Amino acid sequence: MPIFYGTEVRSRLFLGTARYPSPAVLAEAVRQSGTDIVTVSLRRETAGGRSGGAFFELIRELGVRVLPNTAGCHSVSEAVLTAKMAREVFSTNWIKLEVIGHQDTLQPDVFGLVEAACILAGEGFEVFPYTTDDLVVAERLVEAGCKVLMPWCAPIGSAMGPQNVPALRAMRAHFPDVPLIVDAGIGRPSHAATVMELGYDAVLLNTAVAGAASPAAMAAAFAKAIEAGHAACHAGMLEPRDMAVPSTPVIGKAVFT
Ligand SMILES: CC(=O)[C@@H](O)[C@H](O)COP(=O)(O)O
Repeated sequence: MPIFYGTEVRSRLFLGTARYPSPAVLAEAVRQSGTDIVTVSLRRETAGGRSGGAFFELIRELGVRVLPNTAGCHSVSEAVLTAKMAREVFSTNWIKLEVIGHQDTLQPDVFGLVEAACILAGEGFEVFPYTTDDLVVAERLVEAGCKVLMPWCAPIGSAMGPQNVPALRAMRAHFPDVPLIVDAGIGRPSHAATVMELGYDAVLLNTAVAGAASPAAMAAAFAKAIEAGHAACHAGMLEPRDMAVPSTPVIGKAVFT
């Protein structure tokens, strides 16, 4: 199973906790997903409007590890301050670092991201940076101390699925030893299977489950797709080809009398 900052996890699915219709629905989705890591924002409104202590208590009851995030932060100082508060609240050095740079696309501000990652890594945080699929930015994040990378595959909440498969493939090839988690833009289990088939270590998603008609059933479907994609990646997939190849070879000709 994958190891992130020295911690081995049982599931390759990381689940977001925002936008669920109720705390009960969130709890059932977490259970059905089999995840052992949920990401939690200190700043966003949470399931069914439940907030503060009650929400955090629910998360604790689920027995999953919390990956706090800096969702909604638009500057380095805001992200760093939020990370420090999250460390106090959740007693963890883990932080999913988001520094949003564009209001419409929620595209990461990659310059601010590298700066904030540098500051936080220097203060002992174990940073999971939400980034684009840009290799140069990824290099800078690794130089800043990030031992995990979280490229998007499409804008947050868009459900568009992988928009640039060659870029995701290049990132996997360029960082063979860095755990890679696709974060954001996954809409369907087949999208998650696709990125796992590329050799990614895990997937983080929120909207596709929280916004489904049945979040618990969708969480279970994602869990299966992610495992299937991972298994396929290591089972030796065929390369597509232009010409037909008979799947039933024949020897000679049948004799009809
Ligand atoms: C939950 C989280 O931390 C975000 O990065 C984001 O919400 C995930 O993206 P999707 O909602 O598109 O799955």
